[in-house]
Amino acid sequence: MEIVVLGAGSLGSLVGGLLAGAHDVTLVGREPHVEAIEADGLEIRGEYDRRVFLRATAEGEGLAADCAVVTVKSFDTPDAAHVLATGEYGAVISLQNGMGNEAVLAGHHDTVLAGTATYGAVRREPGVVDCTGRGEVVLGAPGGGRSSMADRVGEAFRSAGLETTVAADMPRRLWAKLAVNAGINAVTALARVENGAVLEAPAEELVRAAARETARTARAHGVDLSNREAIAATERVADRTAGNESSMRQDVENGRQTEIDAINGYVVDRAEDASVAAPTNRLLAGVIRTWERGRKLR
Ligand SMILES: NC(=O)c1ccc[n+]([C@@H]2O[C@H](COP(=O)([O-])OP(=O)(O)OC[C@H]3O[C@@H](n4cnc5c(N)ncnc54)[C@H](O)[C@@H]3O)[C@@H](O)[C@H]2O)c1
Ligand SMILES: CC(C)(CO)[C@@H](O)C(=O)[O-]
Repeated sequence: MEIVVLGAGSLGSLVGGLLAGAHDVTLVGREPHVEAIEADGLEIRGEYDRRVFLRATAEGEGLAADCAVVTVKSFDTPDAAHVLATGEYGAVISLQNGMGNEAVLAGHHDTVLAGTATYGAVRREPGVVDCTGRGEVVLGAPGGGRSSMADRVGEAFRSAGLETTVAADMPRRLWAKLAVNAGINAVTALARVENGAVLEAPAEELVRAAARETARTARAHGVDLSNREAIAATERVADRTAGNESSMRQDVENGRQTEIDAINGYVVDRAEDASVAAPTNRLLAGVIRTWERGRKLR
């Protein structure tokens, strides 16, 4: 399969590098990363130890492929959608965190798939990505149900050795992942703690409240996610990634824009639409946004 990965940062480089084992992959990213990959290939470290030779470019316009995999941060999705609209793709799939990405992409593309990824990736230096944890990709039709394109893309991912599930209940899975991120990310970013700290008092209570509000909001929008499932998923991920720094903590520590609008901010907006209370998500979003506005972001 021909695959374009738009957003060759941490996750995009890892996923694209692994997909290149079985497919014709082009990474679209920024200099100097793409130049290093063009010159010496992509080095994958950590859980994998391999050097992969694949195309990399900083010019994403006008490309064509069976599938485009979107791995930019959620605040860059509108720009990514415009870039992809200049090319030809059989399907566009988001593997991003946060919510709303598929809706933005669907404004420009007929066939959009939703996805979640629990692989851990950190781009260490130009041409080098570290896999900090093997995980899973789950993908499917954004509105739920079966999709022959999702089956095709899922098979392509699997044939490259990525652990992949094709799911018919993506709305539920996306909201469950949202609860995990709404619970863990802002609290660990604000308190500068590793993910495991949210399993203990006093963070535990905050994190459970954020996950519970997310589940309540999901149900108000017709998605069957219980409070118990949302809290259990959040605690399971915090336990499994106990020693990790969440992406939002890394963003805050590096003075970078966060994905708060697509995570706690999204919960607040959708809760408001449905007249559901989401005070913990509102507080967490408010404090992170205050930090973003008060800093000169990179
Ligand atoms: N890193 C992880 O382990 C991980 C795991 C699961 C999910 N995610 C999610 O995946 C998404 C990406 O995360 P990341 O950590 O890889 O971020 P990142 O910042 O490392 O990578 C995104 C890259 O996309 C590039 N980019 C943005 N717009 C572009 C454009 N128009 N053309 C070319 N390049 C462009 C950026 O310069 C950046 O290098 C986020 O939504 C994140 O939450 C990340
Ligand atoms: C699951 C998660 C919170 C683990 O660190 C990750 O999605 C992140 O850091 O955003």
